[in-house]
Amino acid sequence: MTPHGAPAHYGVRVSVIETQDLGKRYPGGVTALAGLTVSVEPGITGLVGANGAGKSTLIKILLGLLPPSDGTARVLGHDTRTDGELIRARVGYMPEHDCLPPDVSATEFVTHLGRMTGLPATAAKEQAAEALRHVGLHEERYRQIGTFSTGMKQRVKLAQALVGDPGLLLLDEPTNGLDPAGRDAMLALIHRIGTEFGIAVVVASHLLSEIERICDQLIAIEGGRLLRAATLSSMTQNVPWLAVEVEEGADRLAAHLGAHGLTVHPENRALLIPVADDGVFDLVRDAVADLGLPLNRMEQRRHHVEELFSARQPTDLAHVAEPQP
Ligand SMILES: Nc1ncnc2c1ncn2[C@@H]1O[C@H](COP(=O)(O)OP(=O)(O)OP(=O)(O)O)[C@@H](O)[C@H]1O
Repeated sequence: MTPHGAPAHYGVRVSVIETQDLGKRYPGGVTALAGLTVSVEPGITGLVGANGAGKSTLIKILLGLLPPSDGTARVLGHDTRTDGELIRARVGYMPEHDCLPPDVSATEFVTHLGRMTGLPATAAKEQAAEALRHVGLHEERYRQIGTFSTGMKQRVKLAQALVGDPGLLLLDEPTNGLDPAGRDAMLALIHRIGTEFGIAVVVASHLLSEIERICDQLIAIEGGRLLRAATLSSMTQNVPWLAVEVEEGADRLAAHLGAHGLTVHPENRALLIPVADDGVFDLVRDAVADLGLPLNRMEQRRHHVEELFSARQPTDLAHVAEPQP
């Protein structure tokens, strides 16, 4: 095993989560997941989708709490159908809904859950204290949870997920119910856990704009199906095409560039041109000058992650993302 629990085979670290054609139908006919094949690498992964997309169902299957109707899922190398108990001992889970007893202290609660993951009494107590310190509840650790704010309760849920030295954290809507400052603090905390502690983290959220800030990888699901999966770096780098907008004469410019061998795609008021090499910039600039056109803007195109993940993305961008031969 690797230090953080992901199994290693001949020195090659495998994905922390792998699903193959995963499906889940609930009694009554609701299809929550269908044909879902994804692979989650170590790091921080955002699992995004609207309410009802199937995120919580996926998490319950990954924890071995719910059997899939079709397909397979492996977590830290273990089959969720047969090794649920093993997986739950190695994975920290922060549930979406409030599930905290109001009349026990944070220390008692987190220690108790540490015992339930199999830790001896002293280790559970020590790890609970440590986890509560990490989430910023050291001072308040002996207070009854019922007296806590929503933000503090979310942090208790995160702390209990941290005990037992997990190799993976599954966090279901961790910013639920928090105000903007509380959301920022929770996201910063998750980012610190994922980067400084080196624990693989999966954060389920319906707010893409929020979790994209802390993730290395994003997996978007819609109606239980995979919409898109990609690393953040591959999405935020400049795509290789140029957007040019002229006040007037766009048709003449397109014809001129076409005559010089460039492929031009109109998009709203702009022309999009694949950038095969540096010469394209000069060619476009010279064409605008030669035709005497008023130039509004000329820029290499960047896309916001949210735009790339929108449902219409694959068809809308496909025709311009690939430079033409
Ligand atoms: N126990 C159940 N029985 C029947 N249908 C269910 C059950 N649990 C979830 N569903 C349905 O399965 C679909 C996926 O639900 P799920 O809770 O996994 O989505 P989600 O993305 O986590 O959404 P949310 O963030 O609102 O919880 C929804 O249509 C939901 O109504």
